[in-house]
Amino acid sequence: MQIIRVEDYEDISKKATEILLDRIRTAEKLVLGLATGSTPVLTYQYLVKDHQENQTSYQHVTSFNLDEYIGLPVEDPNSYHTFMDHHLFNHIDIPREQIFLPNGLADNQQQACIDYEKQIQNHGGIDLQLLGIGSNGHIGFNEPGTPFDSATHIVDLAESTRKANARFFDSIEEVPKQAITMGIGSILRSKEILLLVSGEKKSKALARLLEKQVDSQFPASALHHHAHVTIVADKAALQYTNEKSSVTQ
Ligand SMILES: O=P(O)(O)OC[C@H]1O[C@](O)(CO)[C@@H](O)[C@@H]1O
Repeated sequence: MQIIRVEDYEDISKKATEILLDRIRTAEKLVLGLATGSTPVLTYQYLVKDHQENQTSYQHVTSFNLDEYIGLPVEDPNSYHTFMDHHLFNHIDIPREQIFLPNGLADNQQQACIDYEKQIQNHGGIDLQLLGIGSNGHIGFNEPGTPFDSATHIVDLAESTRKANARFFDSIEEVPKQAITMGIGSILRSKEILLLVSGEKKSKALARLLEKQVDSQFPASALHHHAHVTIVADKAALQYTNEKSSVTQ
């Protein structure tokens, strides 16, 4: 696990953009795993800016998002479909048919999970997975207790997650109670993982992750089973961490 320590959120986003652009520009074909939440928003803005200024192309990129709420129409302002269109897809040249998000509106949700997993595999798996982390250690919507070998599945959202995400909705009652998410096993099958961690509110989760105790009650600790994980974190997020030796400045 490589840890890149930077000053603040802006620097996290610049570093993440640099890593993503390196892969996007050098690969002939690339499968990206993408995340929602607040953390990657500025990274997406920088990717859009780069596309406008340097015409970096996404014609050869396929993307799979980590998760989607169950029951929200695709066009709902809080659906992750809308989030991704708004922050990234509407502003770059990725072909629409190469964009995949879990289907939170399927009649047969179990089948939708199986289909999503198959689609990822049919595209040769994810080359680079972008991740954020929840305060309780969730990755994607994989809440504490999720088996590390889980594939795409339906999840009952933890109250703490619903509360944290209520900031995007008018009230907590409007936050869906379920979501469809890539599993921890799906995430671990990615060839490379890039985890972005910013701010004081993630500092305890990051400190716990860096204790290196693998525990299914702390989903992000599964990342210790992966050989190629890069964490980009700012000073505020790293405040409880004494791992100066493994930190790249
Ligand atoms: O970046 P944020 O908004 O702190 O969210 C962290 C994580 O929480 C989720 O948004 C789910 O609640 C993940 O998709 C994300 O990686």
